[in-house]
Amino acid sequence: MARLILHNVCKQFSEQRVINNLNLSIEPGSFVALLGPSGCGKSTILRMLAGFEPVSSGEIRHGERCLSSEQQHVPTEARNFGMVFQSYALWPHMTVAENVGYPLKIKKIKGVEKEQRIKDALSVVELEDYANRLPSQLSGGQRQRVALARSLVTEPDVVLFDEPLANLDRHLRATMEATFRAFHKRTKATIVYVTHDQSEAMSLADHIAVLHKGQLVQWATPEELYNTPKNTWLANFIGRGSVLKVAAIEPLQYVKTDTLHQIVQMVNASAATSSILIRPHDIQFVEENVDALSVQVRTCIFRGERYDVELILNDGQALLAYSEYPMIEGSKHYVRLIQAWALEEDV
Ligand SMILES: Nc1ncnc2c1ncn2[C@@H]1O[C@H](COP(=O)(O)OP(=O)(O)OP(=O)(O)O)[C@@H](O)[C@H]1O
Repeated sequence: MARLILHNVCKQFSEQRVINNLNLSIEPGSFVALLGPSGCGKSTILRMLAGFEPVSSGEIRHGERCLSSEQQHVPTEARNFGMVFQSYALWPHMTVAENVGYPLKIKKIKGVEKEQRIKDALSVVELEDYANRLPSQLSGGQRQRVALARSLVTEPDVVLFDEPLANLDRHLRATMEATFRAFHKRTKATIVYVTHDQSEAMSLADHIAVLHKGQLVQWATPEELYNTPKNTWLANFIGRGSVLKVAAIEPLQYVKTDTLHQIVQMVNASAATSSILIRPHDIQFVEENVDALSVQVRTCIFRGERYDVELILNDGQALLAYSEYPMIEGSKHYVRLIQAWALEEDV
């Protein structure tokens, strides 16, 4: 199995540059998510990997093999990549088995081998008993599983997913996430998965590329992204928490309680040149004491397992905290901040 490499990849549509100098090195067998808001360029990257779009400059390599550059373009059918789209793209007049076997027909794989591969692929997605049904006789989740089975029947090294859960309801999405996890474990294929849903990316991928306006903002594990986001845009995009303006502080470091309280309290408009991220679970409610920060409750919302409490600091900035108990709006309290992460400013 080979590494998938994007080296200085740029993509331009007439005057508009939509991907800017993208560099990624994707380990064989890893599950990678391309995550970002609508229009950031995720699908364009996937389409270039699939071979539907040439690169404008730079290079895409699979191991030693150049798939795409200004001089060269290996067509889609010669890449042996599996693909799963949001719309399933099944043939309505073909049975499940015929749909799954379609890529084998193109590759001229016939007879017993064809039958065995279809059977194996259907067994991975637990649809062996549905082989003779038509797509119209299946639920949305089952159709997506047929599309999954079809993507792996040719035993590809790489499978590309373009928002495959976008058309499914919330309950089915959770079930399908489990199917994708099992699929990845069983096939050991490299997966590149496009989504704008951060919780989907965080729960499935072992590495995430976060994109914003065609630019790679951070390439990291889900834990790294959550704990140490690079800049204020990313901190607002990933997970829940509060980005506070504070006095100047060196970015990309943790700030612990004593220093943290100092810089939060020192704020005045001219000194506030840096930003920090405080996650709700790093805020503790405490008894009044000289080291604590005083806050006022602005809102308190019941969320089932806890309450979301919006607190206001003395300088008027808002802080999201969690509480096991309801808190009265307008009431005054004291908090201890355990830690914060210092952010780079957006460019
Ligand atoms: N064929 C094309 N011609 C011109 N512009 C295009 C073309 N395809 C995409 N774009 C532009 O490239 C940018 C990135 O589009 P892309 O579809 O890759 O974004 P995305 O992150 O996948 O968005 P979404 O989540 O909404 O699907 C957008 O500004 C889009 O308008």
